[in-house]
Amino acid sequence: MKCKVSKQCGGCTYLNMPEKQQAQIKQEQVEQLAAQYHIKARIGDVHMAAHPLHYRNKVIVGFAKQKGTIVSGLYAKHSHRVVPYDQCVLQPEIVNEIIAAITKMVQSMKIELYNEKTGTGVLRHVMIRWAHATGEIMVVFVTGSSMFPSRKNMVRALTKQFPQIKTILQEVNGRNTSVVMEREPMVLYGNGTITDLLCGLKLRYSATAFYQIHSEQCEALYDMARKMADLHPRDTLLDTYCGIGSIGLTLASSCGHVVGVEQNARALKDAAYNAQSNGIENIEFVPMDATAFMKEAAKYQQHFNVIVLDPPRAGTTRDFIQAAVSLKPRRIVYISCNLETLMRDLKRFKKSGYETRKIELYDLFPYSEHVEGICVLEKKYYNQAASRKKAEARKSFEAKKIKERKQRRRSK
Ligand SMILES: C[S@@+](CC[C@H](N)C(=O)[O-])C[C@H]1O[C@@H](n2cnc3c(N)ncnc32)[C@H](O)[C@@H]1O
Repeated sequence: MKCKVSKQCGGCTYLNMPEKQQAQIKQEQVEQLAAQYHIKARIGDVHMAAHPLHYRNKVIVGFAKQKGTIVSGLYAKHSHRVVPYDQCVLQPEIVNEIIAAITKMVQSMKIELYNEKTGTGVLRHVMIRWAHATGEIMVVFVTGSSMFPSRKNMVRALTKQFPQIKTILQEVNGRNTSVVMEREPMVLYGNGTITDLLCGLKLRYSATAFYQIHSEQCEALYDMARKMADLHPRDTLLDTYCGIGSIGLTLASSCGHVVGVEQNARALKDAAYNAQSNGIENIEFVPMDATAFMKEAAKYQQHFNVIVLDPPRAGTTRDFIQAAVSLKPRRIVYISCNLETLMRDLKRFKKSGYETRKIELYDLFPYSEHVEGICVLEKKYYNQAASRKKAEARKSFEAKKIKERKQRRRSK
């Protein structure tokens, strides 16, 4: 595959490598990490993507003036140098088209670019999110101050040219930081959210809410989460670092009750909306730091049969692990996009009595060096056969009860 700037931009380190070889390298790296942290679990083959190109559903570009012309592109690795490009094979075609159109409009509307050194100017970045199944698109302009001349013209021109754009927002970020979005942006057009279809659910999300980057692969990952959680109808599931609630909402039909915990209030608002719009009633959400919640839960010995955690790249905390273990869940399912912190945490879980049984890898980031891991942990020496027998006995007992109730109703 050809890309003139792949070496400078660093977004697709493995661009010229066959997919099987990419998978092999990723798997070997995870195996090495596991050995380094003394994690002896079985590591499955990397689940490769059926569609490894044009998958990135979120893209952030910067702008620069080069030889008098406005250009846009990703930043070179570890720098704020914009590497301009026309087409990126990892981005959906429509996203490439919108970025090109915005870049032209910035030039023709004479929108000043933000200068990081002086803190003057207007436009810093543009973020585009694309809902894979519905085609809905969100555009966020990140500006140095609330002043955004030509804002109305930009919104009008963009929505006229691209009816797929359902919402446009402006985030004001005048701080000296590499974090693109810290606060909740203001809505310029639409309702500030877009909606996708995932695992048979309609999921709405806002600009700052997390959403997995490769939607098709995300469905496969959640399917594995369901298998690994192995929920029983009366179980209570704790979904920590839950974002817009996607994992808990997907698994809610397999258990009795779900509690989701998340610190981004805006994402939780989406989670509550998603529960309601999908008619899911056995789920509640708690706006809290995950560790603080776990400590409270441990203090009051709240009971959760299965705990899911899907923390950001930094992984979770020692306190989270200690509290989670003290609740004695039957299973813990850990999802992570950073295998280094995952292994570190698995080692800590192991020391606290929970062993990793199995690790599965999903290529959510084809042509990059990243891979997503999902694993299941159980109490050391936990007798799986005995537990399965117990679960089967309980299921048949429940089925017998339902049958008896039906018979009683019929005979009345
Ligand atoms: C990798 S995302 C996973 C989101 C969700 N599970 C999903 O699959 O879409 C991590 C989430 O953890 C949230 N988060 C980060 N730090 C947190 C903390 N200390 N307590 C609770 N949530 C946190 C982020 O806002 C983000 O939504």
